[in-house]
Amino acid sequence: MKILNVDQIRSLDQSTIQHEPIAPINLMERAAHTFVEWFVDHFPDTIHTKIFCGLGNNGGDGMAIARLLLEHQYPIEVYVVRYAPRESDDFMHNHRRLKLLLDSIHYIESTADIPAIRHNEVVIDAIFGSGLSRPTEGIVKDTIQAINRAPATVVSVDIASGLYTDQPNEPTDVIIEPDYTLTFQLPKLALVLPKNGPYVGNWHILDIRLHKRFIDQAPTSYYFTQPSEARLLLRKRNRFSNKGTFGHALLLAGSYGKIGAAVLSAKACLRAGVGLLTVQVPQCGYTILQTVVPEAMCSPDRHQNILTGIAPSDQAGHESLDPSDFSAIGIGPGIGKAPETLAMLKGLLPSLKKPIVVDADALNLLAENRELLNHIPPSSILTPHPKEFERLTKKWSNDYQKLDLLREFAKKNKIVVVLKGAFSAIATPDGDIHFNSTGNPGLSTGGTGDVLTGVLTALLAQGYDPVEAAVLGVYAHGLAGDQVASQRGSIGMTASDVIDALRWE
Ligand SMILES: NC(=O)C1=CN([C@@H]2O[C@H](COP(=O)(O)OP(=O)(O)OC[C@H]3O[C@@H](n4cnc5c(N)ncnc54)[C@H](OP(=O)(O)O)[C@@H]3O)[C@@H](O)[C@H]2O)[C@H](O)CC1
Ligand SMILES: [K+]
Repeated sequence: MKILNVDQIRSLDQSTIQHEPIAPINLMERAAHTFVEWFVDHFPDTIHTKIFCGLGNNGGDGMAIARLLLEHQYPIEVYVVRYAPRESDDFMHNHRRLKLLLDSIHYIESTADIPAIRHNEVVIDAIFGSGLSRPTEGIVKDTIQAINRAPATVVSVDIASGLYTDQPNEPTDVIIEPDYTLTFQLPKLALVLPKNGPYVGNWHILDIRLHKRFIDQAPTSYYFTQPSEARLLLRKRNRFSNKGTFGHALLLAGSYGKIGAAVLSAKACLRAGVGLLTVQVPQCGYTILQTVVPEAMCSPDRHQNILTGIAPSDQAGHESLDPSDFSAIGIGPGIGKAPETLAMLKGLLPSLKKPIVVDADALNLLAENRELLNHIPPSSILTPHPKEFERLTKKWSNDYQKLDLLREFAKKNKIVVVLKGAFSAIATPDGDIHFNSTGNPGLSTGGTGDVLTGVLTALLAQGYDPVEAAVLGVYAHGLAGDQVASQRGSIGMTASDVIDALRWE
């Protein structure tokens, strides 16, 4: 699903009005209806609801919502924040209609007009939507602060009032802090950025049937992965397949005290459908791996405690591993940053031809030896969390700058970068960014990154295109986390739970 910018959303509105065709006021009515449908599903019709409206079309939505909630017999109060002398046409229209039904509409011109808001009430925030053009000030700011101080549940229409749709806010900006945001038709960039968490709450998309062809043709570099899109990426399996069909992956993982990382990656790799798996671990991990992941072959490093090279020691009596024998390689979980491990990376990278997965300490080694980035095979997948990404690039001052850095880094190095976090951002070598839609805070626990590395390595090994592997793998990993959260809650979720919950259907 595309994420469009404010100008495109405005044009989309116009295009819908022209091509459907539909009168603007009816489009507003449709938006209000979809909002109310959601609202009725979530709040009983006994709940006291205060609707705060601005004077533009977001306020117009609020007026229409108020009328529809009245029809559903909700006890409502409507407050218009009079911050300017002008109102939009559609606001005025809905204002007139509401006045015919409601004895009194309240107007907020000074702080004395701001009502007390109780905990067992719901506030609908329809002050500003995508038309926000400057920071909130004066009576709007006072009203927003009062709403934020109140213990009520807050639902924002389209976007929280005061939050820009696609540009950074200043830290001093006063913005509604909603529990829910119900946004129309398409996700907005502001809704997926970590710093905006307090100004977004749980957000949902309301389909108001805007002009589909316009959306299909609109250029964008931002996407939000919908369940149906992820499912389409999943390849069907041929009944006449054998384990060779699904590739042979190699994982280079683990060091003394961190063999668990190798185990988690290996198990996840198998659960993500790889045909064959070899794991190279330091010798201290050999027995562990052979015991707890019997499905994997284990190649012991010549070193007892760290990884030093892809060929195992002759004394161990194993054949040398040839990187070109593997359909995909994943490097990094738990490997540490020993000089010998760095030397292994330096020796290995230039010899690789196929895309690999690079995670954890392998990323930190890259950050400390940036010339190695030149040897990462094109279309490889790097999976940094924000701190690792900062080490690879530089500090950013806001989430929008971070996205620019991410895009540039992926393009310059011709790689796929999965920036992990809520709504993980996947940057492609072409400069697109796909935001993931699954996952929850329970995934912020040790080992889930190792699981992701295993999953991505398995998908590469099965021949998935690297961008598709990243989008699908990150989606499935988050979905597994959501599955665990729905069964046993997100607190106490472990990486092993996530592996068990991986599903490919
Ligand atoms: N696109 C859709 O899918 C639909 C959207 N709808 C709703 O419409 C709003 C957008 O409405 P719009 O009238 O464009 O903008 P707002 O209601 O957000 O803002 C109204 C005007 O307020 C002025 N403004 C902006 N920032 C401030 C501020 N900080 N202080 C005071 N005034 C401000 C601004 O006018 P200026 O000329 O002064 O810049 C705004 O125009 C969208 O979010 C949806 O809720 C439709 O109802 C359905 C389809
Ligand atoms: K709003």
